[in-house]
Amino acid sequence: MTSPTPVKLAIVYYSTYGTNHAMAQAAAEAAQAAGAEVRLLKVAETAPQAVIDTQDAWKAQQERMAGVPTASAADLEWADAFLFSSPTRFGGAASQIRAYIDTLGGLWGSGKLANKTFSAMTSAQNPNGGQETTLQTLYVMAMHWGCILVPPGYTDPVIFASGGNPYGASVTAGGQPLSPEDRASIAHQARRLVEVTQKLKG
Ligand SMILES: Cc1cc2nc3c(=O)[nH]c(=O)nc-3n(C[C@H](O)[C@H](O)[C@H](O)COP(=O)(O)O)c2cc1C
Repeated sequence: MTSPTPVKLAIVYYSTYGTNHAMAQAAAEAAQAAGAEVRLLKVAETAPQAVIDTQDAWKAQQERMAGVPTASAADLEWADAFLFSSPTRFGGAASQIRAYIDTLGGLWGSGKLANKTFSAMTSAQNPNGGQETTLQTLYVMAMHWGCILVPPGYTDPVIFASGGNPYGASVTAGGQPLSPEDRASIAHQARRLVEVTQKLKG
């Protein structure tokens, strides 16, 4: 009996201040522990450097992410599963994530995004600051791609302990480290994505 081919997971995120970076890292650790081959990828920054330089916290985060590879279309072609993580911006995903998405028409047109699994995470400053709409718009996009959606739902008690959002991990951001509950819910979502994808791969 041969062991199954590992799930290839692309974790694609944007982060101005570090929350989604930490979320993506926590997801990567859990997915690797579940046996996945993981690419942890930031999307390209689109804000002018002159604007970033006016905010110490933004600039510092940019420096912390300097060694993280930038996501390309080829990364999504490689992957069996996608996990996206974006800050909530006025109730939707950050424009940097949207800019990346807008480069994927060719991949979509050749059917290379279809039948892959998709899950999404977000953070917002307020507990009800638009996390659900951000996640919904990312899932709508994934439906256009023909992906198989793998939200966490209420499949584990950790979801209730971390704010109870069945659409995806939703951190209330304030510059503090991730809480143990948030970490547990992110890990559960990442593991579930790997496990469901593994079942689909056979
Ligand atoms: C332009 C802009 C719009 C934002 N819109 C919202 C919002 O609608 N609701 C909210 O709760 N927080 C909002 N925030 C706060 C971000 O969600 C918060 O900074 C982000 O979740 C932190 O994630 P990061 O550390 O990965 O950048 C906004 C922030 C910016 C800069």
